[in-house]
Amino acid sequence: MLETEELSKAFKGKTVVEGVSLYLEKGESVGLLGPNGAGKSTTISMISSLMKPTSGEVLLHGENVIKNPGKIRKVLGVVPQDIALYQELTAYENLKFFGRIYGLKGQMLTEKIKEVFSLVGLTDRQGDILNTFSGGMKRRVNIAAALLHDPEILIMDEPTVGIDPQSRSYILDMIRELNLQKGITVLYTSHYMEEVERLCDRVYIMDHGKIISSGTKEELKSILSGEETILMELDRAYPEMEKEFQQLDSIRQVIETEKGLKLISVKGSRLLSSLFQIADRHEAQVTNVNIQEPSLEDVFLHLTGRKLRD
Ligand SMILES: Nc1ncnc2c1ncn2[C@@H]1O[C@H](COP(=O)(O)OP(=O)(O)OP(=O)(O)O)[C@@H](O)[C@H]1O
Repeated sequence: MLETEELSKAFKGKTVVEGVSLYLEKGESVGLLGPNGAGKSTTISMISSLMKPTSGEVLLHGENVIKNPGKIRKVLGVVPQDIALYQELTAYENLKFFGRIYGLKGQMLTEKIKEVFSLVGLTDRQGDILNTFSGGMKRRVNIAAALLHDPEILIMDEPTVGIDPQSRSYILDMIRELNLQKGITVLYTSHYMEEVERLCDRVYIMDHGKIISSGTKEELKSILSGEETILMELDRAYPEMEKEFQQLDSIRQVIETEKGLKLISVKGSRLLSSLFQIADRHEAQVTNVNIQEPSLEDVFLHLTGRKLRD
């Protein structure tokens, strides 16, 4: 229903989005995953007609909407990264304001506000002044505002950044419900791969302004189907041991983590006994070992040689 063709954006001659082609089918939940600065916000600003592309097209049901943004604004609900609400007004007054911008009024507006507050779980708090809300609750009001005009597609720009884990979980469940129960198509940008794994059916991985890979989660993970991830927890860092691990043929990558090491290795290579022998030699205290299937984070690491976040 919505697609972009070779979308690009340059600021003062510097290209920050280059040749981005993506599509959304009705009812899908699609993730746009990439590190800070990858170009996700710029891409969705162009899709939602808030920014003009340098080149490329945005098509809604096959029709170019760059010159006719009214059409796309009608079907899109956009939740920006920054909270765009009036702090001195109540949550209800905020939604009334946004509803009027969408052309809603009277009974229709009252009913819509009631419905969206219930969807975001804030019915009890709608009469409270916004600056008494937590960051997570403000985010939920922001999402409610984007839902007022019954959008077919909800585009969200990292809606869980900077909020507490409980609100984050609430928001993720809520978005999944909007997608599955209400059939709203979702485009969700994030640099948290766990969120995208939990929420999205299909994923575009973006880095340095370009889509570097795309597919269903399973398709992306199959890039690493011949590999597995070994998580080795240690009591402290052992740089010499790490170097030795790196030299093993069946080890593709060694990454330091908070608790120890993450080793990407060839699947089924009887590696563990060698690892333990090396650890013994370095008198390293291995406190836990865990073998995992690859995650989207590992796919990103494999494609770029870098972690999604520092
Ligand atoms: N108005 C602008 N003028 C100049 N450069 C810009 C502008 N907007 C964005 N950029 C640059 O474009 C690049 C992509 O930024 P963008 O915000 O799209 O990335 P992002 O993937 O959404 O990252 P984040 O998660 O940090 O928002 C960055 O290097 C940013 O500095």
